[in-house]
Amino acid sequence: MTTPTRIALVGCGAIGTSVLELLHGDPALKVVAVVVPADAIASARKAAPDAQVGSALPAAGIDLVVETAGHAAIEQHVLPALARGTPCVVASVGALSATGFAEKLEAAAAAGKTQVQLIAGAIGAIDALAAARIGGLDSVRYTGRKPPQAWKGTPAEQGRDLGALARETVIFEGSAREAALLYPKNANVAATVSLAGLGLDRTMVRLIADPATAENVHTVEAEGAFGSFELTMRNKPLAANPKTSALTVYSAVRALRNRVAALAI
Ligand SMILES: NC(=O)C1=CN([C@@H]2O[C@H](COP(=O)(O)OP(=O)(O)OC[C@H]3O[C@@H](n4cnc5c(N)ncnc54)[C@H](O)[C@@H]3O)[C@@H](O)[C@H]2O)C=CC1
Ligand SMILES: O=C([O-])CC(=O)C(=O)O
Repeated sequence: MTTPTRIALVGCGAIGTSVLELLHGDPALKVVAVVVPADAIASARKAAPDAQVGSALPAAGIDLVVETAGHAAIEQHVLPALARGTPCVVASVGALSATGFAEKLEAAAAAGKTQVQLIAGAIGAIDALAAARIGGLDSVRYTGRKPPQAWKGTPAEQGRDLGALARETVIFEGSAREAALLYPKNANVAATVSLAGLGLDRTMVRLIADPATAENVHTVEAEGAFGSFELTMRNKPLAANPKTSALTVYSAVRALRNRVAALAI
């Protein structure tokens, strides 16, 4: 029998808990450690009774770190893990929108002679977009549309009552960099699309609160030497967090399975 890849899961909320459920019993992928802030340790122990749960990554015995926690966790846990030589899979791609942070992440991975993998998360066609970039892209536009409640606790609340919106309302228009910085829990996709395509400053983003939708709807329109495409995803949000699409969980699990599969797709 082959020994399983020993995973440390950073973050154990809506995504992390679902990832744990999907990996349960997997002979090739075993979550041996869970890292959360001190006030979340008790609930993480319930979700991962067989794992070592704490506020810091174990010093040894980890083959792969998977981040499903939020932007701050990249600085706190992913950067040091990479520098130590542990490969990392990252969901909070929007963290790379902070000036110089992508370079910092790359430098840590290079120093550790390892790799950081950014998952596609809630969006598709990242393969097509990244391939199209090689031929040259002219424009990439991303629109994120979510129900008003998904924008609670964000700058979208300033000057408006989200609960009282009668019609769709554009809450942000600007670059992917600004979107990802202003909406760290809602615009990771904007950062992912831009990193695969035209970059954080040239990718145009619109974010919309729409009382007529119950889904997280992501649209990408890209044009370039390859031709053009329009993609619309109508994602179901996770019950545990309306900001987050269920597809993000499946994308993380796919990335993990691909790391150990004999045939990866
Ligand atoms: N790439 C993508 O398409 C998407 C990415 N995301 C990212 O995933 C993150 C997690 O999403 P959810 O699970 O829905 O959020 P959540 O709020 O349900 O869970 C977050 C978890 O991380 C823990 N946490 C917070 N700060 C931490 C830190 N510094 N170190 C370790 N653990 C920490 C919390 O205690 C909690 O267990 C989001 O903040 C967002 O950055 C979310 C949706 C889509
Ligand atoms: O899960 C989603 O639909 C997208 C999301 O929150 C993000 O881009 O951060």
